[in-house]
Amino acid sequence: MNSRYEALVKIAGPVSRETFDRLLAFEQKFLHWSKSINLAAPSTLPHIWERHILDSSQLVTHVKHADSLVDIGSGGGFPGAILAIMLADRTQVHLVESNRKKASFLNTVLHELGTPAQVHAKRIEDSYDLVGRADVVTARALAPLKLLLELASPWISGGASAYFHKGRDYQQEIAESDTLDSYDLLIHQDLVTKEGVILQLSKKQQPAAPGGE
Ligand SMILES: C[S@@+](CC[C@H](N)C(=O)[O-])C[C@H]1O[C@@H](n2cnc3c(N)ncnc32)[C@H](O)[C@@H]1O
Repeated sequence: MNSRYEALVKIAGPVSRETFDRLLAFEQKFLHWSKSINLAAPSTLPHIWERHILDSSQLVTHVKHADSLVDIGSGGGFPGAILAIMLADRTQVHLVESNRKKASFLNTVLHELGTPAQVHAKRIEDSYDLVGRADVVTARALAPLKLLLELASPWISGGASAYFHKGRDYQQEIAESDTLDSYDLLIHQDLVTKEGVILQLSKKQQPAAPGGE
């Protein structure tokens, strides 16, 4: 075992050798495909493990009990493909990505790794019926919080908890989200960047009507 493995376990909890090997293989395939398609900002390519894979893996401790998870605007697979690899034997993972080349990368590479995720090469707005209900919805670097809540609304209204990676300006995004009153919000420190946060949101329960069952 090496320092990468130790860092992963520290962030995400117990990880099997097979899962670790799959994450290393994903990194290699990501770098290979990045020569021909734009999967991530070029400046981040030398730091994929920390900036993208480790950063995605920190959600595992929050979502490991979910039966179903949808990652929207998955891009090159963060956090969705990493969660699909790490939760392969317990969670049905859907990835929604409208860019056909990126969706093709995700589909091909996850298939090669034997990871049973469903990739939808669709706009999020056109994927609600395809995906169906989910226990968890995730998104990273997709949109400001106000728009994210609109995009994820069908899943959150159906009972999903949302986990959104946000940068250091998250408080401004919270202030600009005028529908936040109807959500319960928890703020977790981002264990990898230390500057950002993970916002956990779920729909507030309506109080039972007086005299109701
Ligand atoms: C900035 S990238 C972030 C990708 C990834 N989540 C990450 O953190 O590296 C945003 C991705 O969302 C996709 N996207 C944006 N709007 C979308 C929409 N309405 N439906 C589906 N995908 C969308 C884009 O094609 C792009 O790949």
